[in-house]
Amino acid sequence: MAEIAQIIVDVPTMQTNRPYTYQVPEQLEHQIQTGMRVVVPFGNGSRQVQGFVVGLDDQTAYDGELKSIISILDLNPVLNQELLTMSQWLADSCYAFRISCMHTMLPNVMKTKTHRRLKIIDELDETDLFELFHGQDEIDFEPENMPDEIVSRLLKLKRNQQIEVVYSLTDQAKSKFATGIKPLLSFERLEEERTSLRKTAKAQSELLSYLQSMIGSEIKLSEAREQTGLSNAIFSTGEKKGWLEKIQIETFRTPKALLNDAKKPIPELTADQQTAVDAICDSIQSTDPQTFLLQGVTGSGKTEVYLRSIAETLANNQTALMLVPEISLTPQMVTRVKSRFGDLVAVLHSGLSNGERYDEWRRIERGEAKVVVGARSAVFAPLENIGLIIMDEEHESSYKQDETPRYHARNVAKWRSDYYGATVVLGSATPSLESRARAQKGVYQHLLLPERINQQPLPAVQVVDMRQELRKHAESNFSTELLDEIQIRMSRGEQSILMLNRRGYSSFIMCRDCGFVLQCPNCDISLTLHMDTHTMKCHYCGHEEPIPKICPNCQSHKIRYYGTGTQKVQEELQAIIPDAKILRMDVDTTRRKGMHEKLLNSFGNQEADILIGTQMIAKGLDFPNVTLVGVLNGDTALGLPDFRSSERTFQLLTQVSGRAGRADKTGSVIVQTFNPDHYAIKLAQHHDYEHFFQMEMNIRHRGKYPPYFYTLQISVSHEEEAQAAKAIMNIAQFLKPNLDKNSIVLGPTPKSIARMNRKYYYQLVIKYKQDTRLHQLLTQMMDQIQKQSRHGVQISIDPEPQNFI
Ligand SMILES: Nc1ncnc2c1ncn2[C@@H]1O[C@H](COP(=O)(O)OP(=O)(O)OP(=O)(O)O)[C@@H](O)[C@H]1O
Ligand SMILES: [Zn+2]
Ligand SMILES: [Zn+2]
Repeated sequence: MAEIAQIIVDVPTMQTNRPYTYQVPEQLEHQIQTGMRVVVPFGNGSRQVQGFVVGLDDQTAYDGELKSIISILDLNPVLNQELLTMSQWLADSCYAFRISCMHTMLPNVMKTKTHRRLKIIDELDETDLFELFHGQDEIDFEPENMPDEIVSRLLKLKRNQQIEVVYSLTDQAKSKFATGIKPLLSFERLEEERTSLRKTAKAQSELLSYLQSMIGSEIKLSEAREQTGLSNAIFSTGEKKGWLEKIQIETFRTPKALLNDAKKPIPELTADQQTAVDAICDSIQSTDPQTFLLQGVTGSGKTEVYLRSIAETLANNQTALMLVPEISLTPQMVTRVKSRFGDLVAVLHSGLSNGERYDEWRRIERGEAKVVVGARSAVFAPLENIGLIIMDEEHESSYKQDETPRYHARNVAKWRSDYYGATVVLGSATPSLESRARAQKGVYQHLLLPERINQQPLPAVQVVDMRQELRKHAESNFSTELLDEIQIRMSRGEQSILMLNRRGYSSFIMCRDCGFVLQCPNCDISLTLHMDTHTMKCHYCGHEEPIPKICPNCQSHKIRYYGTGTQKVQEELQAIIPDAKILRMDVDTTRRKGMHEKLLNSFGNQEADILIGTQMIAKGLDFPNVTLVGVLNGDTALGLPDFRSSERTFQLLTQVSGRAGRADKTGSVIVQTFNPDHYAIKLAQHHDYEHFFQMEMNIRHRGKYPPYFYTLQISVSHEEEAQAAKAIMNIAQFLKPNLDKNSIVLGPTPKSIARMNRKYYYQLVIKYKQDTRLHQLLTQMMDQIQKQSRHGVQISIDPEPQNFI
């Protein structure tokens, strides 16, 4: 009986979220497994696409002609059953294509791309050859990025059969191989070989004993040589004589250890820590695992609670997944996990090269790594038998992917915990309102670490009103209070951390005569000055141009930098305190691989008095000698049109304040702001999370925002503004009569950055409590709009968006 396969094809439309049926070629019958990737024909003509096998069956129920799989791409499944099952849920709940979900689960290097090229098959005239093909005989075919005029010329050439579209599938996967050896004969046969050797053939005799010692295993040739002291030539002789075989063995590139692995002794738990660990361990052992919210102030020892829980999980013969916001930003955390669990730990983060990431992924897949530490996408690590999932700094918005599939790692973690019956620990000093509210309702078990390990109070926070400061003296990024405090630390040999909530040298430039601001030609936002490259850059589309010397509008020479950046702040501070040793940490100084760790190491070794940085220094750092934290601009985020701006500000200020006074010395914090009376700033000043939680809950309740309501954002884009506007109006008209009576539609409105990448963006936001038909409606709608997508309207749905701008 012929075998058939169910395949999710790499054709992004909603219809293809259902599998297509293909014939398994006769020679491959019963050799293909679910989770393998294949190449299949699709549609009419010669189009070939990649796909994932999600089911196999005998053909009984199908009659009629089926197309056949063209080739397989993998020799073993790349996705296991759990991940295959999850991809369906993920696609559904994120309004995403199932195929994109599957790709998201794989390391970059394995993502096989359907790469389309245009190839000349008959002579072109000079103009077409140079204008369209740049004088080459093949070019990339990306009609979505080509102007209509070009596409139309290409179409004509196609009609004349002068060019053709070729689909080439390039699999970039590469694991590193090394030559290895493996004995070919049995122990006795090797012994026979030895007795027949000439007396003088000592080296060969040694090789034979060595082979005898390693029967049943394989080893890298380089290692074998090291162990035996025998030369390459001897091993080659062994190969010629049929004693051994040379093979390729996969080697793993171990990512460089982060920071120096100072092995700290395992501390005795405090009473609060013990209570938390006991509760979590009970859950790990139990048949009814819980989700915990571990709310512990900064420096309360949450990490130690995680480590003990992981140890319990391993002892229970299960695996553990630990998510951190962005691992390259918290190398200290990785070091602590690695030094506790050694080689059992795999690390997945964006700082790794594709090859390193792939190696770590393979170690997990093979079951060699049982603890995975990683950022957002590590939530898809191919661990099996998961007993514990930890999410540190659970409130961080980087856990939500803001491109498709728009998943939140917390939801994926919960799905996996349901699948495996795993315990979940969400940890934070400033939990998201959503999680804290669930703890309130008893959905999560609430664990508290209200005190710092060192028995020290949380640092005193002084708020400085910058409006007053500016009246007192000329424009400066530093208040008198902050400068005084910095100098006091320097005289005591203590360290300071200064945070500027921004990046780049200065945010934009403006003409002081006519007010002209240099803007991106593609997007409606100002360009950012980058001193490292001496260019103006657009942070949205990447557009780059030289820094203007005169105003393009009025030709005035008074075109100046506005706003401020870390580099400028560093220069200003250096001028005020010439003997200060200052380190700077921002995107520019950490772009090179390993620089992040280097800077932190250097600061940790007290080679500098002051560390200036962007948000990336707010989290996780644990330096005992830091007794002062200064926030240069406490309020820049408050002005953003987003209901979470107060929550974000409170969280950031609390996190960064937590870097001060973590050991035996008392710490203090100075927050500079133009909004000293804002409740988020005042309550952060008093470390009063509970009060903030209540106030903010009231505001959310009044405004019908999460966690009282769910939110969902629908965005459309088109090159023509009128088309985008029309599309969003149609969507609003279609939805409004069909929604639950308690659901609310905000908009439609143009996005606050209405034009990006030459496209216009419109959005609407739905707030709903319970809307049983909504999901179905939206899925239907996506499906329909995609069918008509030749009009060029792009639509996306973002469940629980983290950004409304
Ligand atoms: N029981 C303990 N006894 C002694 N020291 C401890 C104990 N638990 C943790 N520590 C130490 O206290 C310091 C702070 O702990 P940790 O970094 O885990 O806090 P945290 O709650 O994760 O902080 P943050 O949220 O600010 O990152 C660390 O240096 C850690 O090694
Ligand atoms: Zn741009
Ligand atoms: Zn001007």
